[in-house]
Amino acid sequence: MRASLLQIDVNDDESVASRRRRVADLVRDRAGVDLVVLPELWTTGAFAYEGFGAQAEPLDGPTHEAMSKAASDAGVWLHAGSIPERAAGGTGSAAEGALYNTSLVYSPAGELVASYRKIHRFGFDQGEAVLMGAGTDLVTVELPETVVGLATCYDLRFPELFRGLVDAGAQTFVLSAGWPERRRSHWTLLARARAVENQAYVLACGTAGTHAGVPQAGHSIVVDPWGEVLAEAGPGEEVLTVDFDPAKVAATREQFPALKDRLLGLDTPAR
Ligand SMILES: O=C(O)CCC(=O)C(=O)O
Repeated sequence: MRASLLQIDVNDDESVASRRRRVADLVRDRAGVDLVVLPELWTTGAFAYEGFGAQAEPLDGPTHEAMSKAASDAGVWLHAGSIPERAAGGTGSAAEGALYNTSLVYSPAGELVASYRKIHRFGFDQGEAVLMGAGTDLVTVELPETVVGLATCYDLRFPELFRGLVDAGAQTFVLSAGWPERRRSHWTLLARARAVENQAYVLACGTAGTHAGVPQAGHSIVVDPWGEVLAEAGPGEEVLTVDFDPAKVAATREQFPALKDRLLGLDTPAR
């Protein structure tokens, strides 16, 4: 399977509309790969809190339009990163107008097949943590070759979320992020830890550049189920393309069956 992680430079000088057009073209350029992954809140910037309300959009808003078309033009599965979602009334438990940090996944036909509202909001009672609502549902998506579990940025610090995704069948974690440079060592360490402890692939796509005064880590990373780094980006905007073998998840779980030795919190055995 071939995946491309688009590590987008998100800075304050480019308008959201211009970035949206630019990113759609970058997705279209990836025709031929199986899966394209974008970062967290690449329209506004993950730390541009003032923009969340102004740029928030419904699930059928302008980013959906652009990403649905880009996915079908390229004929790829597209994890379109996340948007500041303004909930329509009656969507699950959401109050009308509530904001969420919501990831979108498209099929090669451009159909929105899954959305995931970030569960762990970042900010310690400030920023995202007060502006956005918390998601409640784990989300997996069945691709032809692997079952993908979705997570967003700060979620990476919460191993129980990933274990829950494994119990739901996940073999590959796709995480979009806007991770700050200041804590880059945590990013790499935690991505490898989530891969090793769950014997799963981790595809983690962050942003480059500086927005709202916060330099971004870049260094998007792909880790295999044994914890080996298959590919890692540098600090700037970059397309990180990697080939990986989804069958290695089952093989690793078979050869080193640590997941079968779980004693706590086990509902269903991992695949
Ligand atoms: O956990 C971290 O260090 C970064 C998290 C973050 O920036 C986010 O979730 O937006």
